[in-house]
Amino acid sequence: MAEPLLRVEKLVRRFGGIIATDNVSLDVAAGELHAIIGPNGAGKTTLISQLTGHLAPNSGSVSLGGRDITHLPAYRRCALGLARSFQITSLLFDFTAADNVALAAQAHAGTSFRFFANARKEKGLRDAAHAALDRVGLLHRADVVVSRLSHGERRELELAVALASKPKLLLLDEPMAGLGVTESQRMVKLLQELRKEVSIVLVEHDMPAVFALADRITVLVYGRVIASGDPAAIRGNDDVKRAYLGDQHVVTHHV
Ligand SMILES: Nc1ncnc2c1ncn2[C@@H]1O[C@H](COP(=O)(O)OP(=O)(O)OP(=O)(O)O)[C@@H](O)[C@H]1O
Repeated sequence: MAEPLLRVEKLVRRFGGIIATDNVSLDVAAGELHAIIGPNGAGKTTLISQLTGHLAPNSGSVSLGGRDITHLPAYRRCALGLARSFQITSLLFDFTAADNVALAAQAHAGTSFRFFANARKEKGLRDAAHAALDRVGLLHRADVVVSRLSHGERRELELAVALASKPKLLLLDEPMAGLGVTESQRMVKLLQELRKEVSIVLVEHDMPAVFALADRITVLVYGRVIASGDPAAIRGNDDVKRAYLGDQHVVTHHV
């Protein structure tokens, strides 16, 4: 079998008496969209933070493309092709959409020690920013300052910022959070396009979106993997129904 793009083995992370990640193992194949679901406090964000390198595990390992990255800092993982969609709070509100992406492209190109004013002028960075904005459908808003963008547009901009580092694997932590019905449908369509080019780990509470998008779903409860499989298997899994999905209306109205 081909080497998975991401392999997580027996990962453990404790906070005092709480085991937020309890012996978690999972694989993400190249080209896969792998969703991680679970109730509040199940340990999804803690897991993502250990994948990005923002949080160290107590034990276990993470490898990317066969390389052990467990002890690499976040910036080295980013250089190897791992990107997390930044939260809206990390966007620079007084800068334009294009400036925000150019800054991320500049950081990835390793020129972050130069003045940002150069990123605006440098054709290579501007072109890279425009290409990333185009991929998320925001090119027409390139010159609008972030404070004037809608919430949905800011979410799309976060994706463009993440794409600026040309990732192999994109980690998305609740991209639908706070979006209205129309905006989340747009986000699902956008992710359906992006997944053709980049592997994705998606943490999301919007079950219709998850079931419309995922190739595989891993279910966490109290830090533990209780099930992992394709959407049909997860929908039919009694443990998952009991622990999480319950009688949530799991339909696929996103098409
Ligand atoms: N920095 C921290 N210090 C102490 N406890 C923490 C810390 N971060 C997370 N926890 C605890 O670890 C557990 C998992 O939290 P985590 O935020 O990873 O869950 P989650 O599945 O992402 O939840 P949600 O769906 O609400 O975002 C929770 O019990 C939480 O209170």
